[in-house]
Amino acid sequence: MNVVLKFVRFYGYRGLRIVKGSMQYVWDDSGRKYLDCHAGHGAAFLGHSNPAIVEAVVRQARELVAASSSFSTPSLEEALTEFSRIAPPWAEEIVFLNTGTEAVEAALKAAWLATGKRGIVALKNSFHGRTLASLSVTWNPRYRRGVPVLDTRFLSPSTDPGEVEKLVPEDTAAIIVEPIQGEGGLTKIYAELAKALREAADRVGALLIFDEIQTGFGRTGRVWAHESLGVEPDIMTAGKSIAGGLPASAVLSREGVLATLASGRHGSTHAANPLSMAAVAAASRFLREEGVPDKARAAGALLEGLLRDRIEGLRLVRGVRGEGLMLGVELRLDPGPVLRCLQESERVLALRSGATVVRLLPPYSISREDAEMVVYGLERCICGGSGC
Ligand SMILES: Cc1ncc(COP(=O)(O)O)c(C=O)c1O
Repeated sequence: MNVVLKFVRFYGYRGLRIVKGSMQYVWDDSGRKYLDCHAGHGAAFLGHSNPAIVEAVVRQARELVAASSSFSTPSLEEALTEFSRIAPPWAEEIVFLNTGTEAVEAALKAAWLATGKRGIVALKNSFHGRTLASLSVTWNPRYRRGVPVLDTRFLSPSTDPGEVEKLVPEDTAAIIVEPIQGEGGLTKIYAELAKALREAADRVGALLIFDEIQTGFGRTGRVWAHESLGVEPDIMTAGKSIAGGLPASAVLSREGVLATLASGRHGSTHAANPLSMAAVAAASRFLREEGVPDKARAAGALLEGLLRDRIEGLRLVRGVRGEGLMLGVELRLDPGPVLRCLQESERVLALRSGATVVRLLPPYSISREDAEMVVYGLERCICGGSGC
């Protein structure tokens, strides 16, 4: 007799069975259509079942699905060519992995090996993943409880840049930050703090890591969000949408950093597998040829403008934050009921960030009507019975 296995959900169940997706929309099993500003935690930024990605993946699936990166494959070569065209100018090395947390693990390991030091510095409210090293630099005590994480020094995102020098110890191997804190309330790191962290890293010989897993790949209106900071890191992580929704992540570094992971110092069975690499190649080409960052910037400006006009002034709203199509509405109440109302009454899927923020991570392709649907829906859901 078969056992009945109970699926353990990592995330709270949203009570919806999604059966189909097309660009910014998904459909449930009774045919109801939703505007998807959750987008699989942001993985579908290029749209659900984007035809350019689907075609590349189907073609690849017919040719070759599994091969270790001990071997060359055309899809790995193509992924390298296409990703090089959108990579930041300071990057010289790359590894591919499967998930965001794996990319952060590899980035930290490379920093330890390249510097010979142990210490790590991160920011309060950070989120970098939930495996051991990445959890160690994730701030939320609720995620860390009961797990023997590594020692991390957490600095406030509002630290005075003049204080940073004192707060970064000599034994620091890595300083890791998100350009905009995706899970921690959409707080943007300010340029002076980024510069001070860069200087502190240089002073003690640590490596600066920008985690662009959520901010990267066009979402903020630039290919990489850190372009707006005027500061270059030594290592960058990318993930979520870089394979158009399939699992793939990447770490990029200056010369000699990721090289420490070669020849058995790191590994992952599915890393750089042909199917994901075909998807990375197609997604990177699509991003560049379709001008996705520019489109995200324009759509983001429209959505943000509407949020500022209609939502920001509401009594129950503290403010609107974010950049491009990574936007948040900070409420004076728990976002849970608002998210439920959006899903059930307005057919808009969104997600939370931190304790009080409704986060919107829509695909780049959202239209003016979509933006209006989000904003009018939010207005009704926030005001609800209580009035605004
Ligand atoms: C900035 C950042 N880093 C790391 C991660 C972890 O990525 P994954 O869930 O793919 O492991 C996330 C996921 O939300 C993220 O936003």
